Amino acid sequence: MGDFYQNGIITTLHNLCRRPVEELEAELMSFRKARPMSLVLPSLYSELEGPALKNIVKELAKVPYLEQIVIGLDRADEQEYRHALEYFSGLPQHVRVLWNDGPRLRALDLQLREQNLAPTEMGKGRNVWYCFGYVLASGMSKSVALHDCDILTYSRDLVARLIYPVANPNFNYMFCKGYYARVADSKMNGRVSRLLVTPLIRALKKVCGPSDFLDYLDSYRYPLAGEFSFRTDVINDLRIPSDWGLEVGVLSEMKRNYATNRLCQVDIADTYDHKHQELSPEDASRGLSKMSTDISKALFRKLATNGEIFSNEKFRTIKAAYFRIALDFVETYQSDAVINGLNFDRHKEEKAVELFAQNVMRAGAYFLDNPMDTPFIPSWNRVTSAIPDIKEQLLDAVELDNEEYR
Ligand SMILES: O=C(O)[C@H](O)COP(=O)(O)O
Repeated sequence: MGDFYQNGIITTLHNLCRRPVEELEAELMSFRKARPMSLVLPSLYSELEGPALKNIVKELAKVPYLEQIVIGLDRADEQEYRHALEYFSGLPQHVRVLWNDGPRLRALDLQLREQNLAPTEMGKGRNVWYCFGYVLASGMSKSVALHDCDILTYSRDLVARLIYPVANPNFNYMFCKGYYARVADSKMNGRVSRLLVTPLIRALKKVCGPSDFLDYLDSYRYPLAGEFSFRTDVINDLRIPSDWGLEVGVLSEMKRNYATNRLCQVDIADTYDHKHQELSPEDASRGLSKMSTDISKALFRKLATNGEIFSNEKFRTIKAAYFRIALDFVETYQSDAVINGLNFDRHKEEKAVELFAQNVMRAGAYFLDNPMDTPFIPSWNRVTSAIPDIKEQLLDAVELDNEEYR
């Protein structure tokens, strides 16, 4: 059941009494008129072949209150896009699949690229950005939820709890982040969140001094959760990074754009498991190694915009502080694992910390060497100002794709 602790910065909505999903859904049905709801699912074609998405679709087929489901499909050829349309066709909601690699959306991407407005990296950030553009263009919803397609422990409670805080017309929240305990197969997962993000935030507070931004970030129970929801207006002014800095980037944008009493987090699942990426100690361009580097860079960039001045020496100090704090956390997690009867591989945990420490330095060096590198995708406000009919073009392209290949 957990506790009802509030951190005093953003609101935490706990799961205090395991309300039946039907009750939540009945309420959500009554919110539909005031705040129609959409769900965005960034997906890789390969996920259509795995067990997680099959179950997600089965669960979503029972969800009565969603107006629209927008699926961003990456890495699919024509045959695979056709299959995707078929795959999602059983859903009762208004469903649109964005074929990001298809000729129409590629042509649109080229048009944006000519004006330096296109996402520069392939990946989830880009996929999500196009889906958000589509949600704006379709004008069908006032609140939106987003979650990954690799959740193995999915039930429809997750989406109900996730969207509720931004769908209830009596609530004033603009943004809501999901949280949960990533425990599966008798062990604690969430390696980057536990072993990099939290200790690095604490190290930055120690080295760079008090910071509202770092306190704010630290107040999220699972800052890397891929599940969040927001009011549709939020999209217009959102600048998101196209790399693994996406989650941290979205949290930073929310702090910049809204007062913290408009932001919240919600407990969305008792347990959570998903597809695990490899640590990839040998290849920094992959897996959790890349993720940890991108996230560290995103944090440094953000602190720099707040006036922090970085140098090689400072990064060395940050790394040292991070390393010590992270090792203390390993000890803490071990105790938590033991009292809960979970397995805990201390050697593996410390190996991850050693790799992340290296990547903190790597990210620091990169930051100093590349002052002009900003992996941000422009906000839809800016894109619309450069190409006023871009949203109509996106809407038409998606509509035609969905008709032609069905
Ligand atoms: O949230 C995280 O820390 C990363 O996505 C890695 O998660 P995992 O350890 O559960 O694979």
